Amino acid sequence: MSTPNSSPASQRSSLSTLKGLLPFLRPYRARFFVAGIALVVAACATLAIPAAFKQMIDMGFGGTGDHSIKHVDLTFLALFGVATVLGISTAARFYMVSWLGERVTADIRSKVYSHVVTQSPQFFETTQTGEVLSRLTTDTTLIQTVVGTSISMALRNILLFIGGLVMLFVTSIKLSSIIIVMLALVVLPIVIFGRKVRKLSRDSQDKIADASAIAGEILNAMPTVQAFTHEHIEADRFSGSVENAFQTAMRRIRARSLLTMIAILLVFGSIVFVLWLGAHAVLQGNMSGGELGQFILYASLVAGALGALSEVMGDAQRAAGATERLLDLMAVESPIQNPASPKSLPQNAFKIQTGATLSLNDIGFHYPSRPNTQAISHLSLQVAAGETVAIVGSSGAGKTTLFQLLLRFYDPQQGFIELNGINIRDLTLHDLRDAVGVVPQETIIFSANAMENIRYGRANASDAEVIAAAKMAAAHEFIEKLPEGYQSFLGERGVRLSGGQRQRIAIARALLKNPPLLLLDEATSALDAESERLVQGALEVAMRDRTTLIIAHRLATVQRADRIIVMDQGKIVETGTHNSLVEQGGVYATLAALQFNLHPDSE
Ligand SMILES: Nc1ncnc2c1ncn2[C@@H]1O[C@H](COP(=O)(O)OP(=O)(O)OP(=O)(O)O)[C@@H](O)[C@H]1O
Repeated sequence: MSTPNSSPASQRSSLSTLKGLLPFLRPYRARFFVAGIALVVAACATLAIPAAFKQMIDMGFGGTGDHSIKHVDLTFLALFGVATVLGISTAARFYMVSWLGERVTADIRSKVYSHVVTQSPQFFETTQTGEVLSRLTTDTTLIQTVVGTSISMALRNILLFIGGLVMLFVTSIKLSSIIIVMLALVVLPIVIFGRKVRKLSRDSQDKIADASAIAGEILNAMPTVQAFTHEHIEADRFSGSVENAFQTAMRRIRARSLLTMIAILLVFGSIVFVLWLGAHAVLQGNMSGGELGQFILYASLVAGALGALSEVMGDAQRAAGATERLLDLMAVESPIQNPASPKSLPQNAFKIQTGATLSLNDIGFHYPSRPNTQAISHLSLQVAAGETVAIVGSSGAGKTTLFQLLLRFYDPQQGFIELNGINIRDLTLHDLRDAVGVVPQETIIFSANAMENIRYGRANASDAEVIAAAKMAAAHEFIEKLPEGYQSFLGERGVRLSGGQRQRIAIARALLKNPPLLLLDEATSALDAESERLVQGALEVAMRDRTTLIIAHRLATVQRADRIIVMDQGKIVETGTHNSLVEQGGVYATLAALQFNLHPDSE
């Protein structure tokens, strides 16, 4: 649930935050100008209608004979003319202003999204995805209301209010003075009560959002819900939340009914009262019938404008809050930045297909959220081109953290990392990450078909290249057996694939990318002997002719690696081959005894 509104004290400053929208509006100045002209024309036409009515009543109904019929005809014609102008200019204003609202919102959405997707993982640790989504949808919609409706409503009603007021005084100073007092007495309570109703309606929207949040969470976890036979509990929880929304809606509906009654009574009561005064003025000959009619019409225009302005203020305030939050989001700078003058990775270094060299020099790192815990400390490691280094260590030793540093998701506080002799901070993020392939433990499958999922490795790869990569990754066979082969939709988050199949898709992706440095996080969970053999085979193909760091969980991988490094509490504690490390009888020997004995079928 978003908690947008600021305290009354900050509301003044928050209205001025709407200025932050100016850069988004500036490109469309010309359209604003056209909309402004249409708006002024429409307001003038509206203000002309009561005057035309007066003409019609006084000259038409007041006079007699041919002259009066002709006059009535002319007046009606003029009235129709005014209506035509009003119709055209209102439509033009609506079109222009709505276009602006939609356009500006689309621009803001794209800009915010592009900004968010370049943020480092640190940002996503502190900001929830739901919050970003709500800013992209709810907050931008509020801004759309302001740009697409409120600004023009405000301008139109200010014009109508001022014009109507002037015309009221021109018509009758005495009645105008009375009606000003009446308006204040009548409109103020309606406005205040109206605010309350709007707040209630916001509450009821929040309650509905709560209910859908519950539904969203549960629908994503159906297997767990059903396995624990919680269907009824969840259904009841949702019903409770829907019921809550209904009760809140009822409060709003009751308040709204009351408001309608009061508004009608007060507005019509005061109109009747002024009409009564006016009727007396007409009877006494102080005023013509037409003037009275004109007066009443202007009075209702002024009252309507005032009511509309108060609504617009509410919208503007909410949009100001939304703008503030979006601008805050845009102001967040990712701590991981491209260098000012990047160096480029020598392309030919990779053509020989021996992989990249990697050098970690006295790295010290703690996660920004845990300044007192070193995740990596004084770690140095040199990896030769084409070498395969297995990283083993207990859970929490810092293996995954090392990968995050290599990809520059975080920068180490101490030491530096070099890829092919170039400090990775001197490379653009694009060049660095282009040179690195990652096969994570948990494969992310996008809701697309198999072909597109593998193509994620290299967007411009041809179908034939995708299929070749799938073959190398031992994924071709199972993909072919899917109902529509490579065109089969893999389901949201890949729910239609097994763990081993998902991994092979991930390996195919990495092979398609063909990077000189490969980072593999080997998964052990949920693989039967056959899929383990297939995944193992695929990994071996992937490691060929490139430099590989692999977080190893299987004895087979560890044994085949050129070198094993053992990590503990962010440090490298042992280095060597399987046999030498077992002989040493240190950390590795204990780990191996614990971990790898679980795999008697491994070599
Ligand atoms: N985003 C994070 N913010 C703060 N601390 C983190 C973060 N990610 C990991 N850590 C901490 O850093 C330490 C190293 O974690 P890391 O994920 O690198 O371990 P690992 O060796 O890969 O473990 P595993 O084998 O269980 O995946 C752990 O103590 C962990 O709690």
